[in-house]
Amino acid sequence: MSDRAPPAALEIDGAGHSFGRRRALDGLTCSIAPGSFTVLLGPNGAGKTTLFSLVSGLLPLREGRIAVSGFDIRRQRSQVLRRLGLVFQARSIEPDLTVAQVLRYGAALQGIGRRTAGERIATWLDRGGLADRAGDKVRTLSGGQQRRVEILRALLHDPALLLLDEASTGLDIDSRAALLAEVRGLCSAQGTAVPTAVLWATHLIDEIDPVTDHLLVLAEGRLRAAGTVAEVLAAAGTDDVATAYRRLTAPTAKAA
Ligand SMILES: Nc1ncnc2c1ncn2[C@@H]1O[C@H](COP(=O)(O)OP(=O)(O)OP(=O)(O)O)[C@@H](O)[C@H]1O
Repeated sequence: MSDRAPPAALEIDGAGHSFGRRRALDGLTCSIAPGSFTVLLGPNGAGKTTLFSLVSGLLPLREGRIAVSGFDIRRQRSQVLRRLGLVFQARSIEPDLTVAQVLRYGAALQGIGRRTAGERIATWLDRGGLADRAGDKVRTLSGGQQRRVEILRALLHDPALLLLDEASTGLDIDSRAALLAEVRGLCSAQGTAVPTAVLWATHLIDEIDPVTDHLLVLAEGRLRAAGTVAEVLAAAGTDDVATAYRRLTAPTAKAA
């Protein structure tokens, strides 16, 4: 039994969702390995946020199956939530709290005891380069630093899967690159039994690391390609990421 492969961090089988007559996600099947960094790439309206809302339970899953670390999101909701870290597009931290307060409340909501929380917060603040800002109010931080606080909060309970929806929105080009490098580094530095897999939703192709990342290319609610960057380029018949993105996300006749 012990040599059995660990379950996927995220397993999606035929997931779909409609808002009234609008089909937002259609027959999505894919899987994300533990500890991997996967870029969910797709233009506006592709269905990225809808997918995150289904995985996190903000929208009810009525079509298909989704499992996080082997736990079914419909039947094993609490096990799933314990293994999920979430950072949504809109800022979600109270500007008048201090960084330490934000993290302490986050830990409490995850049911982490005070002592363990204190240790983890100190470790993560250090890793996130924010140890000297612990006592500062969130409103005094830059946009990029506020985003890092949200990400650290989402990592406090060592989730198996961290979902980040357009986390770099509003950041300048250098801050975006720094944030991405940090998220990649923070997760690989964990040393936990189950390494955190990251699903990073974006419409920006320059956020892809062509060597290490996996890609899910989504358009009009459908998965258009999946795999390593090399595999996706091969599927698109080009060696240029921008060309591949344009080809793979081109509107179908129906939508054009
Ligand atoms: N609450 C809603 N009610 C109706 N339609 C919705 C709702 N939320 C999303 N949609 C539609 O579902 C489709 C997918 O939207 P979604 O927000 O998932 O895309 P996205 O890839 O996250 O886009 P963006 O990059 O612009 O955030 C779009 O056509 C959108 O208009």
